Amino acid sequence: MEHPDSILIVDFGSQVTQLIARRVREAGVYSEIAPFQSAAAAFERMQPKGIILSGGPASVTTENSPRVPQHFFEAGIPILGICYGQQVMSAQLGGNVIVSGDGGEFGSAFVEVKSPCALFDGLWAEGERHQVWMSHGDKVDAIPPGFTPVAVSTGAPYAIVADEARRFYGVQFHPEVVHTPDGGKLIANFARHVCGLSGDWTMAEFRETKIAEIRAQVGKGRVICGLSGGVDSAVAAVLIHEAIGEQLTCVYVDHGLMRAGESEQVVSLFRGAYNIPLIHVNVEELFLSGLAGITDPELKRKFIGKTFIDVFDAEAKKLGGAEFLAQGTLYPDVIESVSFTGGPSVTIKSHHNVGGLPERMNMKLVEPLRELFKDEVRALGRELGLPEIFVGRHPFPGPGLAIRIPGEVTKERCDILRKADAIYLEEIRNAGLYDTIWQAFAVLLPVRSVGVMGDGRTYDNVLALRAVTSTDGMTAQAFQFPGDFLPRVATRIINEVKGINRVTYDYTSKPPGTIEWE
Ligand SMILES: Nc1ncnc2c1ncn2[C@@H]1O[C@H](COP(=O)(O)OP(=O)(O)OP(=O)(O)O)[C@@H](O)[C@H]1O
Ligand SMILES: O=c1[nH]c(=O)c2[nH+]cn([C@@H]3O[C@H](COP(=O)(O)O)[C@@H](O)[C@H]3O)c2[nH]1
Ligand SMILES: NC(=O)CC[C@H](N)C(=O)O
Ligand SMILES: [Mg+2]
Repeated sequence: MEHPDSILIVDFGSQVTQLIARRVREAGVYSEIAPFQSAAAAFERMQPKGIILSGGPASVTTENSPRVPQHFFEAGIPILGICYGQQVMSAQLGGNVIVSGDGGEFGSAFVEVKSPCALFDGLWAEGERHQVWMSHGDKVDAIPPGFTPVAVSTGAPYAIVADEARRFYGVQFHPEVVHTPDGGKLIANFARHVCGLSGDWTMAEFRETKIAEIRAQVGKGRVICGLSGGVDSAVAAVLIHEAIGEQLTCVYVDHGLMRAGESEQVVSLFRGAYNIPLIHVNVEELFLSGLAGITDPELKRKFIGKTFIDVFDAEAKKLGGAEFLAQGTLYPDVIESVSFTGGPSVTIKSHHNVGGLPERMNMKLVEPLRELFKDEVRALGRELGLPEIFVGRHPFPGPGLAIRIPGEVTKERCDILRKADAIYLEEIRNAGLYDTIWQAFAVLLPVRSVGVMGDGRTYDNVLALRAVTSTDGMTAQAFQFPGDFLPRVATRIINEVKGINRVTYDYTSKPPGTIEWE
């Protein structure tokens, strides 16, 4: 069943298109993203009550740059164009776009409200200045007939434009990012006030929609689900089980790159909580021998991604074949690996479950969480009644300790890191800090340093500790520990873990760093 009250988001390849969808979901409105190439078909199917045009890397001024299907402008429904979306709408409706002579605006800016507008009704008033976030090199220099400028910024005379009669709005800035403090409210105002939608869409409905989709995709087929003990795969498994029951078998892969005691804990926790068949495979030797000699982070990720699939294939065969592989893939895994829509976004790192997958796969993927962000998955997990011990767990990457050992991965180095990591996490739990930190872990550096212990010289490994706060893993800040915490942990690790004689703390935020070191 198509959703009666929906918004169609047309994707022009922005890195943050999914954030638009997220803001619309937060407003309690159902939305779908369609790449501009297939937007017309999505429109036909969805019969949306409003349209949002995303930003994108292209320039409207170049020949063959992406366009909106022209009939969208004759459908009589509200349209909000964001950045590229505003530019392309202006160009198609008789305005003009130029490359900014001054190179554009990037980062924080202020808009000044000139006249009232339904887009910010009840939110912003005339004469006020509001912070927004800009990222553009082009700008609209003539607005189409019917439009008026309702807010300006220093670099963009048409920071917000509106054609109230047709309910078309264009913003040069990005309301979907957190750096536009009122952005979420603007998008909610568009979805509810301008489009007239009720805002009663919930995670409970998301659950129902996904269950129907899973049933339609899988039919009577057999599914195996990679279960890691992390929240994403636990939520995916429980959701899929609700959809197809006994057609599902979970597979936990112990690749020898897990944390201390993790395998036993995950398997017993899951078996204790759910009556879903779970196979525990031990393939440490396969992974460690294959990783021998590999030092490049991308090569490690590709090897791990492919070997995971080999293991899933082998397990599927033992079960008499499976047509589908389910994974708890989330949106950040996707956007960092490749563009969601096949558009021109940049690869940051190949997450093992997306960019690290082999080119040819025997099984088709079932990934019901592919559009969500971590905190939304947690909300869905709570909706599904998952125990808090799964829902609240820090994320742990599929490639595990392999990407926390820059340089070559060996069993000996894994063992050293496992011990240090366990002490760090134990201290974090004892200090009552686990739930305020988004993710914490140790990294074993390929660096040795000189120390003095018991009057003797040591020449041993350096360990870096990392802890970050975040909401969705897309951006992160280093966690500020209380004064005596880090010295205490450093002392314990150096005293208790043979092979480490120096401990450092990583203060890098994301961006410019990433959370993991590789
Ligand atoms: N050891 C493993 N065994 C089986 N499947 C795995 C394993 N590690 C990762 N996966 C698969 O890869 C997917 C992506 O891993 P990822 O770490 O992003 O998610 P997660 O482990 O489910 O949750 P979290 O991000 O909280 O750790 C998982 O959802 C799961 O399907
Ligand atoms: O399952 C995964 N497979 C991967 O290949 C992978 N790489 C990074 N991560 C996790 O993703 C989040 C963002 O990490 P980065 O800032 O390092 O990209 C953090 O939570 C990382 O731990 C991965 N998870
Ligand atoms: N963020 C965007 O949508 C950018 C639009 C266009 N590429 C510009 O630079 O102006
Ligand atoms: Mg994980």
